[in-house]
Amino acid sequence: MTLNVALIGFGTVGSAVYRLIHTRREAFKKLIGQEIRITDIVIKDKNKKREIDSFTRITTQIDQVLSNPEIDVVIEAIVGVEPAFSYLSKALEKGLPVITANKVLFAQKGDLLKKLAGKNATTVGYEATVAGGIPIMRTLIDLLHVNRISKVEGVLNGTANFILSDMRTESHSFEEALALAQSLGYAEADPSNDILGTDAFYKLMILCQTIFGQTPAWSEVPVTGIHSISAVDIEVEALRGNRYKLIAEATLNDDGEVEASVKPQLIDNEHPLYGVEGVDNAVTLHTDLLGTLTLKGPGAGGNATASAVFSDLVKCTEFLSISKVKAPV
Ligand SMILES: NC(=O)C1=CN([C@@H]2O[C@H](COP(=O)(O)OP(=O)(O)OC[C@H]3O[C@@H](n4cnc5c(N)ncnc54)[C@H](OP(=O)(O)O)[C@@H]3O)[C@@H](O)[C@H]2O)C=CC1
Ligand SMILES: N[C@@H](CC=O)C(=O)O
Repeated sequence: MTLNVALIGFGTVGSAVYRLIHTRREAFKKLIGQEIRITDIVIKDKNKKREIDSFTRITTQIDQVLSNPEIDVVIEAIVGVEPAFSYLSKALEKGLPVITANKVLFAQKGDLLKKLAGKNATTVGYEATVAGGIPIMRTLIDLLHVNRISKVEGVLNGTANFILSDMRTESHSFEEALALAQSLGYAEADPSNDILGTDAFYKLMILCQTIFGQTPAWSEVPVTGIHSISAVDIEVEALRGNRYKLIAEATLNDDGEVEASVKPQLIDNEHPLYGVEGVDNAVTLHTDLLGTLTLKGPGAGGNATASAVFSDLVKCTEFLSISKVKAPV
């Protein structure tokens, strides 16, 4: 039996997912008991050169792909709300499980996608939308069975953290550090969201929705990026033992409302996020039973994100086998 996957997007994330599936094919077969095949890849520019097997169709036509009855799962890694939302809605309406790495989409339309999935007896995976390779979503789902979480805080943007670390440790300029983050596949094609704090904001909103079942009014959340921190600020503070970190945090207040912010903070070595360096992200959860729990790891880049996408794919195969067993004969 083969699990047929349609992949939307073949940039940093899409191509890393493709490579991961190829290079670990045998291991995956043992793990999930099925061959995995990427049958179709949907892209924007048909003229770009790509290294893809001859049996994989490359197309700009989503409808052609979704009309193939052999497709089992759709993985999406493109940028922005549209056309991603329309593509995934169509897939869900056909009862196909979908997996997305697209946080801009998921922060804005995640609830709608989840409802659509429920209505069509299927599922949506979004592990890769927050904190890259850190398995934060599945950890949260497990924790929330029994714990109450009152606060979440973290470093949620790999590019911003990489730039701040690189400027401090390598004495690179902001522009040099950003160019490096782009060449390593950490920054978005348009890096404004990374630098202005918007990317961390979207991830924080996904966390709030998952943890608290609500988000604050978006327009009331103060969001400040790292653009106003100079090389001199970083150097002077480093000599004092302090580091700048772009910290996103959200707290459930006594009135049951969520208060959130994204802003650079100057922290010393007593702070739990002080040691989060380079492309790493970290998420600290304040819980009633466990106390404080921090997860830390690579927050951006092809391999880290492909790892998160793949964990959703494995979950998806579990879902598919259960739903097949349960399906009426
Ligand atoms: N890079 C990272 O570390 C991480 C990224 N993400 C998210 O994953 C998603 C993909 O990121 P990334 O791979 O870095 O982005 P890239 O810019 O590297 O790649 C984007 C891909 O999307 C394709 N694309 C764009 N528009 C369309 C369209 N209308 N129809 C079909 N395909 C389209 C592009 O096609 P073409 O090749 O033809 O130009 C390209 O293959 C984004 O939402 C990003 O926020 C999430 C976690 C980490
Ligand atoms: N550009 C993002 C990629 C992952 O979400 C980041 O740097 O964190």
